Amino acid sequence: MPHPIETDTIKIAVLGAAGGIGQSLSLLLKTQLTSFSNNRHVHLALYDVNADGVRGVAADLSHVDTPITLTSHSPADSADALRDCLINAALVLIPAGVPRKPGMTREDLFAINAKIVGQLGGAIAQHCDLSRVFVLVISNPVNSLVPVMVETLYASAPAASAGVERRVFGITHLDLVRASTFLHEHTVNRTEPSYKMPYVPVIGGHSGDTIVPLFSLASEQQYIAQQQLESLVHRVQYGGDEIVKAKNGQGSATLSMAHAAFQVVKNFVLLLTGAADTISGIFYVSLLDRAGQPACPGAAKLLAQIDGCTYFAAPVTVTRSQGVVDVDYGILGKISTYEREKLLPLCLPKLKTSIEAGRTVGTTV
Ligand SMILES: NC(=O)C1=CN([C@@H]2O[C@H](COP(=O)(O)OP(=O)(O)OC[C@H]3O[C@@H](n4cnc5c(N)ncnc54)[C@H](O)[C@@H]3O)[C@@H](O)[C@H]2O)C=CC1
Ligand SMILES: O=C([O-])CC(=O)C(=O)O
Repeated sequence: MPHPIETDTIKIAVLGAAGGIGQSLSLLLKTQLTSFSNNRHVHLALYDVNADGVRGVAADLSHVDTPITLTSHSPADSADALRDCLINAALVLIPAGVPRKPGMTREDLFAINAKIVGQLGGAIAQHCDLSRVFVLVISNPVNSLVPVMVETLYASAPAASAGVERRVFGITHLDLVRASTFLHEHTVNRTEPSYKMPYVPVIGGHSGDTIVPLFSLASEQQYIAQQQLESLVHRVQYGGDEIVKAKNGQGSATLSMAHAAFQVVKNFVLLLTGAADTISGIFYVSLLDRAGQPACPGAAKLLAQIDGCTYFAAPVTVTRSQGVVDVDYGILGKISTYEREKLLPLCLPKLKTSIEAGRTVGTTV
């Protein structure tokens, strides 16, 4: 049964809610989101192809004492499950898909996860208001699946998808969380009560060399020898592998990812409730619109500095009505010579290949 959604309800759809990320993220949303919802009612619509899994998660979370309501949706329970989950959603979170096993790269997940994300994109085009919804893609490889999502929305809703690229976000925030954590671990005075966790921007993409941590722009500056800096950068770029190895076949990051996604979602909720007029953050977004023109004011200047990579994780400003309204192209003017001359040249060609793979699949959906 679809939940009766009040007009002032903020409905959040979680696609892949029975998975490792989906469960932990849904728990955070159910327990924590009331503090960010500005007295608006929040409804969580949980969807998964694992029917027992998602029914169980929804039943379990329904005993948690917060006013946030939940529904469970699975194709085994209803032919209209995806429609019922997506209809009237303001925010769609996508951790659906297969995670890595040891020895695999994120790119090895492309064939299977592109099918899943393409299918979900087709349903979003059909059931969501594309001028209103925000779509947050967590599934890997993010570098290719965001282009798959954008192209699928264009292809599935030719009349309604103008500007939709400004409402689709690849979630790379875990890279910033890792960079902050690893820099903190490296800091001598980190046990001082007044010590603040550093903010470290991370740009580019979300896989190996495409991840470009900018320790030169960290909020808490300290001397780091070049060799230590390079090992910090490497640890952020390959942090995902640490977890895949530790889990030894039982999947990849779920708890830290749920934490990272929650940080992002709570900002979007502030935007949706009107508590914030704009939000900013680093997201992997399209820099071109459907006609191949710069998608927002700073996009042309950013494209000129990144060898024409048409998707890039960069600091963006987002409004509720228009999605991405600006991208901070100036960030590349502030980075260190090492970041500009060593890290970016390794990122850009790999990112371009992944974008092209995603765009090609997305246009054939
Ligand atoms: N963006 C990022 O920083 C990160 C991304 N990930 C990615 O997130 C994805 C999910 O990871 P986990 O939650 O650990 O995997 P998981 O296997 O625990 O959960 C995935 C869930 O998706 C469901 N699913 C599969 N096909 C579906 C479909 N067509 N519709 C709806 N649900 C479907 C599965 O039944 C399962 O419950 C993976 O691709 C992983 O690589 C993981 C960590 C970080
Ligand atoms: O490494 C993986 O496959 C999962 C992921 O994206 C991450 O932990 O950053």
